[in-house]
Amino acid sequence: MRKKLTTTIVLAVGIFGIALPVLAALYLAHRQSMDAEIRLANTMAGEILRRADAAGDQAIAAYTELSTPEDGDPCSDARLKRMRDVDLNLSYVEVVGYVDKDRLVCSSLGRHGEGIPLGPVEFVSSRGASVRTSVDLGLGTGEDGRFLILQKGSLAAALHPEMLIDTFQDRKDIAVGIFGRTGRMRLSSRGEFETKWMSRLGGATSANFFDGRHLVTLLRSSHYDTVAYVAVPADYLRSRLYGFFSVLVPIALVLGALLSFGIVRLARQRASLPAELKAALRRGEFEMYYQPIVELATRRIVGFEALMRWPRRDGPRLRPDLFIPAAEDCGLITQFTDYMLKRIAVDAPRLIERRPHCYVSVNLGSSDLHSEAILDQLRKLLATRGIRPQCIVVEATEHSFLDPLLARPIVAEIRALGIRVAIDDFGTGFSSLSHLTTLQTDFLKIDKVFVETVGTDSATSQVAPHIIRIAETLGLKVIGEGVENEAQAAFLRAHGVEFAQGWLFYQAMPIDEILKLAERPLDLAGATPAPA
Ligand SMILES: Nc1nc2c(ncn2[C@@H]2O[C@H](COP(=O)(O)O[C@H]3[C@@H](O)[C@H](n4cnc5c(=O)[nH]c(N)nc54)O[C@@H]3COP(=O)(O)O)[C@@H](O)[C@H]2O)c(=O)[nH]1
Repeated sequence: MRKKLTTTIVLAVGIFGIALPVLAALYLAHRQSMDAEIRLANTMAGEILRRADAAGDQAIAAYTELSTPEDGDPCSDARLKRMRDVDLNLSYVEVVGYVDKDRLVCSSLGRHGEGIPLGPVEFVSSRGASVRTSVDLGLGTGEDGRFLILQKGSLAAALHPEMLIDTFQDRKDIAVGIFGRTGRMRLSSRGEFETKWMSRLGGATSANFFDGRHLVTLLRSSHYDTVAYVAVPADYLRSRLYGFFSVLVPIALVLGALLSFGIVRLARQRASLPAELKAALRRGEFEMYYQPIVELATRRIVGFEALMRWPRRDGPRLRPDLFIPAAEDCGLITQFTDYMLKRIAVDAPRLIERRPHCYVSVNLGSSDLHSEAILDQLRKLLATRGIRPQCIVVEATEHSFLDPLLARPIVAEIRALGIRVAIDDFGTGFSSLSHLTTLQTDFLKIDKVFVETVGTDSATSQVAPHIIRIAETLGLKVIGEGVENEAQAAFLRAHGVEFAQGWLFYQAMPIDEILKLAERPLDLAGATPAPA
């Protein structure tokens, strides 16, 4: 059943591990291709608008230049010459001329006899220009010889409509154009156009939307009542999307596979950890290290904390704060404690022989302190030659929840044996004020997270002094953990903390090294630098 569940979880992780990155890649590819096409469409619309605005400016310049006739005849030689000069100077204006009764009577091209019929005005722009969008002047130029005529008073400027849009020739399948908002008429266009696009802008200056077949961009002129549009066919989007897909999806597949492999491996490792721990216990792979605890005032060693290490045969080292909780979770902690106490029974007499006034502190987890079995184990330890009760301190550590009511009689019995008890990692995990009041203990260890911030601006920098005051009130001796520098040591000392432990003084060492250290004369012990 468990195997089936594990297989299902592994499968689900594998599928999700691959599906998620692929879905993310699809989304990213879609976003990227959309963004790229919108950028292209905006660039094109901007260029069309720039040309249309320039054409409008030139028409206005032509009206201004020609608004005062030299003499009474609007088609005199002097005036025709002036029309030609104006025409020559304006790149977008093809012809300028004089209009009478909807006929172009004369222009920069000369006199036109009866006049060229321009047809009716289609609409009047917001700036008062009468607009005709497609007039055949019979000149054989322009698109099909047709011109866009902007007339103000009796003056007309004729523009080649395609000059406004003959850009991006390599993208002919992208529909482009410009329309007047007032008349809702196209002034110039290339490719497909749908009238409904005109209403999509509303009051905005630009809009981008997908109409099912095109990605459409609309851009309004800030000078004239005109709007440029660009409609990119959906095929463009699709091919760009495939381009992004072909790059992103393989990357996502590789990442997904690596991720799934990592997760599955981790899950397998975790699943096999209990078995590994059991096997390592059987093989006696775990080693005990000892970290000295010093009196802050003299830096003399007063005790040694026993800390377990696992130099794994196969695989990387695992820290005790990972394998001890795992042992607690899978019900192996009693065996670990038993293993640790057996090692202490061997190591402690050798240490105490060299330092008779020192103690060895041992870590006990919540489940140890919930069961009377620990009392027999400790009695056995005390029966060892060379170990007196005052040589042992029990540190109540809480990787899992410690029930004060269950632990209270056990802790009381431990103390009745003459063994002192410390509350470890106070202020973190499950340890709380109620433990201090419910459990009768001797020491309180301030966790390193609070020691490392003392004297800094950190929010937790004020916690250590409070903990020290609580301990004082309850008559407990305080041990500062994780002291790494002189400033932290000085701070703790100034606040009345008697004992400390940390890399400033010593790191945890294997038994042979700690024995050598313990052999040194007492007054030199504190001066020994911490081993690397
Ligand atoms: N039930 C048992 N719990 C055990 C046993 N052995 C260890 N443990 C618990 O694991 C926790 C992690 O221990 P460890 O990785 O050994 O870390 C200890 C020190 O190495 C570390 N330390 C000491 N000085 C410093 C320092 O200056 N800076 C710094 N960053 N770390 C430092 O602190 C740990 C000692 O912590 P504590 O026990 O809280 O005094 C550890 O918390 C043990 O509870 C075991 O056999 N049984």
